Amino acid sequence: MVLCAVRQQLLSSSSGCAAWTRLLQRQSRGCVYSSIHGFNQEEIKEKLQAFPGGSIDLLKQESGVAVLTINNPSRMNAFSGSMMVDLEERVSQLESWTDGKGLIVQGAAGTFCSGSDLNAVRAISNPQDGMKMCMFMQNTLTRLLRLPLISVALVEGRALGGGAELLTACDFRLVAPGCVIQFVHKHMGLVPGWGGAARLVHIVGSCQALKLLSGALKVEPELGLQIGLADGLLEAPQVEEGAGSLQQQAENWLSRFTKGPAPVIRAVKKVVLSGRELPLSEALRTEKDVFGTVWGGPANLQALASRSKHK
Ligand SMILES: CCCC(=O)SCCNC(=O)CCNC(=O)[C@H](O)C(C)(C)COP(=O)(O)OP(=O)(O)OC[C@H]1O[C@@H](n2cnc3c(N)ncnc32)[C@H](O)[C@@H]1OP(=O)(O)O
Repeated sequence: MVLCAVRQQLLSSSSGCAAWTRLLQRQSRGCVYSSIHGFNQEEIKEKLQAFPGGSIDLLKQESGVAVLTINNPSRMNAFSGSMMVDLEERVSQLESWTDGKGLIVQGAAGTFCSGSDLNAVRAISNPQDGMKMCMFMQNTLTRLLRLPLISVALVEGRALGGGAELLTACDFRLVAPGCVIQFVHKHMGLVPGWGGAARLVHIVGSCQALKLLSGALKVEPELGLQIGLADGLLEAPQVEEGAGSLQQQAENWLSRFTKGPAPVIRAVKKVVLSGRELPLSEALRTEKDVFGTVWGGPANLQALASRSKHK
């Protein structure tokens, strides 16, 4: 059933019929947990809204690259309950952004994210509420990773606990000088619960993941690059905004992967996603279906007409 939902999500944005697309998107929402797992999204949203503070800001740019900003600087961009709800809503907006190609996830004011807001954590420390928050965040971060956009986390300052988990829900990670990624969960008497452990194993392998989690190791840029948690090192920014800023450097880095027509870039992400998540025969069938959406399409016909050479 879960695999079915993944496949439907992969295909949904290429369907010509808007109603069918909406239906598929609705089905795929919360594809890890739904009512059959005792998960009631509206109930948990209401509970989370009782812990306000900060925001998750989304800027969709004409270039097809959106910027998602974790914004709660007075708490080092910790996730309040209302920010968890905000994030789910921003992911929904990105799911229906059919012109999108890329996404940058960053923190406000020079740091990435210090994890869950510890005030909210203390208030919902009973197991039932903890489970609900965990399922809610797993659903949201799974949907974030499955967006048909090429996503990159721009990691500056600290990425702790849930903040470290968040950056594993992007396709790539770019690190700024001096940043620290740390799965501090062990020090909190916890393990990751937002899907960060499962994704970390996929990114760095089980040996390195075990070291990072059991040692609560501080990952600085050099170690991040060495173990494959980081995909690139940014230069110290000359200015806060504009040319030379970290965001501009991240956009430049991403541009080589998002260059080209949106349907082709989105199709690339879909076939990689299906290869990553589905059993081989299912992934092959999905690849065939996605191939069918670009074969004979405008970009394909234009390339054939221009008799392009790949020197
Ligand atoms: C499944 C999810 C698991 C989780 O995410 S559990 C949460 C894991 N995160 C943490 O434990 C982070 C705890 N915070 C820290 O270690 C330090 O604050 C940190 C981030 C290294 C920054 O240290 P400093 O630069 O010295 O700054 P500071 O401590 O004075 O912090 C500035 C203000 O931010 C607040 N803050 C930082 N992280 C927070 C958090 N996660 N929840 C709630 N508030 C948080 C901190 O309390 C301080 O506030 P205030 O100025 O004292 O009012």
